[in-house]
Amino acid sequence: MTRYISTRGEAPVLGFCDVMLTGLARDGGLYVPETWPQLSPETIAALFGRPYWEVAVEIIRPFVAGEISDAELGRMANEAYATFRHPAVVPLDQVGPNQFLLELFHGPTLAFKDVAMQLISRLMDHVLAKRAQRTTIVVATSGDTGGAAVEAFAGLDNVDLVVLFPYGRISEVQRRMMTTTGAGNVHALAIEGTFDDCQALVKAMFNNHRFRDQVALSGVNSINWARIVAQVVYYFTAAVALGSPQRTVDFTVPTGNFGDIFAGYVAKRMGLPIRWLRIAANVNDILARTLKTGIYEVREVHATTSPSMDIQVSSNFERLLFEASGRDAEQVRRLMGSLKQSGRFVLPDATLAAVRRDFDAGRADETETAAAIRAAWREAGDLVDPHTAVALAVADRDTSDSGIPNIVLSTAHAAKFPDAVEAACGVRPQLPAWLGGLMTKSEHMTVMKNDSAEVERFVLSVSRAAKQGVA
Ligand SMILES: Cc1ncc(COP(=O)(O)O)c(C=O)c1O
Ligand SMILES: N[C@@H](CCOP(=O)(O)O)C(=O)O
Repeated sequence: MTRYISTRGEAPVLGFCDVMLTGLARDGGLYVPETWPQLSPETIAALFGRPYWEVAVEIIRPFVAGEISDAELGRMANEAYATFRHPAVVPLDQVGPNQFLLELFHGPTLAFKDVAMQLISRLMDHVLAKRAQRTTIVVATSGDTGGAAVEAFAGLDNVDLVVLFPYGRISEVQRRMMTTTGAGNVHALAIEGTFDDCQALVKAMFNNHRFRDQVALSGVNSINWARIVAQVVYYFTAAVALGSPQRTVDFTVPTGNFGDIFAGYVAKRMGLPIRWLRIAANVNDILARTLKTGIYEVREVHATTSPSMDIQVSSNFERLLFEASGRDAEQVRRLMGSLKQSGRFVLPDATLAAVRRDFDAGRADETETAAAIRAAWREAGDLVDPHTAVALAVADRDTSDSGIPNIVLSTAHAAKFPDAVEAACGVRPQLPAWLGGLMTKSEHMTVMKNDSAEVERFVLSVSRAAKQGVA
């Protein structure tokens, strides 16, 4: 069985299923596998041309070994990726001599979050049914995670889902994906605050051990290891399609909570030849500043046309700090303590140097983002969403060895952000016909203050796990 340890070194060591149901470790840290599985070049080469769900089994197998059989994993992966509207699941498009767009938005909510969420809802349902357990999932979203979670978990018997989103700071399509489901086990909370406030509320619930046990709390943000592992798969399919393991590639990733790009780092640790993992940020550029200066410093969040990246506290950066420090949990605890106390920390030189060996970073402001949307439309007839546009703007500045293909992750469909796309290029992207009813369905949500006690009371009131005293 693969064992998982916390980045803060003070939580129980767990297996995959417990890690998935636990979400955040009990010491406030994030789980990572005790060792990184390695794939040989032959194994990587043999992924070429195989259906996406089969590749998912190959990549995820070592992380769930001893707990979920190949047959069970295969059935769930097959079902999960059958919900995608493209036969390749995540097609790769060439958009320049050496530039490729990896389209991750063909799932049910038109965002890359579906890739992981469709699989982990099945994995969780499977494990909960086997254990005769219920859980209460609380998720913080800056727009896309919430919709994907609602779509994936709506109607599941053993799960109650509470979604916290920043009131007035997401697009209408994103909001409606969370508020129109009608499922009795889904509850949308519009919090008067930012995404960082929502994420802090979720973490506070996890760190309140009495409460977390009472509601059998779980989370499906990328603090949950299961989210990361499911996202590792498309780094392999994309790179192998371009000739890996014989060929080295770069990835440019629109980044907020650092989950997606950390999945790329995991792929690299497993043996995929990646040169740069390039962080692309909007004006909320805490990570780009950190790579430049070595100082991680929280500033005020600015609302942008790429709202899903309007984030300052980038949760998964903690997983990278753990790795880059040589798995020094004491150092991670110190840095996270400093962040909590003063809103900043300074990376030790060796840790910063290790981060810089794998990662590069850039930012695009609103003007540059709009220009990238316009350029994609004029030059290639592609409508790209603002998050993808941030990454294209950053990627286009790259002047390094052009012999290495650069794969830009296209993380959302343009129609999720029609106002921003239309303002930039004059064309209004349309939702696919199968989502046609979304804009006229009635909405259900509760607006709530950024108040931990009030949110906990709400979660308790809807948690069937708490009512049944399962925990
Ligand atoms: C469309 C889109 N792009 C990029 C991101 C950033 O991804 P991550 O938070 O994994 O860094 C998000 C939010 O997660 C998103 O919804
Ligand atoms: N951008 C995200 C923020 C939460 O990220 P997650 O990957 O940790 O769930 C969103 O769209 O909600």
